[in-house]
Amino acid sequence: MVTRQFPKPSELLEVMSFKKPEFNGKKRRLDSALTIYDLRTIAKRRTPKAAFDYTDGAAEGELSLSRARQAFEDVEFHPGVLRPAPDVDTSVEVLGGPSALPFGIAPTGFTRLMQTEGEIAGAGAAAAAGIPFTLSTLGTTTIEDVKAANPNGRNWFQLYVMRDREISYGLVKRAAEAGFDTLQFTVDTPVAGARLRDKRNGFSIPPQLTVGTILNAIPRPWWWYDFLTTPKLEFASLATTGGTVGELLNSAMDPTISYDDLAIIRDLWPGKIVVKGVQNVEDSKRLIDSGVDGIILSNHGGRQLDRAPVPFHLLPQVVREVGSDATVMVDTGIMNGADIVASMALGAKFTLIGRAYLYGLMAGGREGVDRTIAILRDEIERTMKLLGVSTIAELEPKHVTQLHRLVPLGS
Ligand SMILES: Cc1cc2nc3c(=O)[nH]c(=O)nc-3n(C[C@H](O)[C@H](O)[C@H](O)COP(=O)(O)O)c2cc1C
Repeated sequence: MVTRQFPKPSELLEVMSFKKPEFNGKKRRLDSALTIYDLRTIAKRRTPKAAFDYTDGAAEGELSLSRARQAFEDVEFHPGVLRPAPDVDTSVEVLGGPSALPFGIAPTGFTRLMQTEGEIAGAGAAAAAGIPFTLSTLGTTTIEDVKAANPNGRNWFQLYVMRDREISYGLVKRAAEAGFDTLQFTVDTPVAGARLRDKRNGFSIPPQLTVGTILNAIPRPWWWYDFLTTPKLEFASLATTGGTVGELLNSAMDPTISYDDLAIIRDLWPGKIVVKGVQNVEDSKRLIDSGVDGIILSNHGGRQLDRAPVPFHLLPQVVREVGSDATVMVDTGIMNGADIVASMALGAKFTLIGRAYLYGLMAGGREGVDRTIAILRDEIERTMKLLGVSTIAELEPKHVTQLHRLVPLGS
């Protein structure tokens, strides 16, 4: 039998300690996000459908992206016990310089569309966190303005080699002059992937007003206020001809780029050069043998070839074949710091985040990107402590099993 008593006022008072209310709406909103998926939910609520879908979407049936995310969820970690790791050091050296965390910000095109602060928010947040920021050829902020937002930190430039080679070479020179230390040469975009959401939404650059967009704008006045009261949304380094991003990519990109272009860029670029969008062992070996400083295993966040290999699945085999000294990096599908820990354990030297950064940006501009980085940092530190490792270098393949759902027939 439970014996009951009359509640004592002193005990009642103890449980009635109310939290101080947070009057800053943005801070309240961002603090409520505990995961990158929470930031995505906020982003979706605050951003017009066409802009959100441009960011969130991938190519065709979006299978490359969902498989890449699934592959990270299918990780099994193997912790060691009674190995105290009260403090963890998350810093790494990559491509000749430091990063306070084992990830950097991936290049994304048309970033001020997501939220007006765009690349400035990304570069500023990267500077504050001590991680590299990558500016896209299709960026909406100039090379020089990114440098001003991250004057002492590491800036990387992503290059598309375009039909008009001189435009690409001009950008390479400007990025070098501005002190960017690494060039990412993207090679997975001979033509644009079929981004069906953009087609269905009638999304074009520059954005056009239709009855649909106006109706969709009603619950999202802040985005439209920003859009209408800040400098015109346009590519900082490319002339805009109109059309969807896919149409624009197809008119600007050259489907014939080859190793010859890599050699020319290598000669023009004084810093480190990495090839982004590598998707098999053979290419990885050839590129590392040809003397590039690193490769990024990536399928462009699933935005190019659908049903492409999952970059995280390729990682162990590629590292085995090219050697553990080569700088092999990975992106696509990272939504949790534990995904980054798993990648580092399987031999990646670094990782990149695309949408995770953009969801933060859409959820709250610069502070939203800070929140993205804080969430990932927390997850990385906690996962390392739970695994019983104190430094990134201590992470090893033995800490991770990749469970496979989709296994090739006959294996
Ligand atoms: C909205 C958006 C725009 C992108 N633009 C570019 C780009 O201009 N150049 C490029 O090399 N990759 C681009 N990417 C690919 C990213 O650099 C990165 O490979 C990808 O986002 C990683 O996957 P994740 O979004 O799952 O992290 C873009 C990705 C997104 C989501």
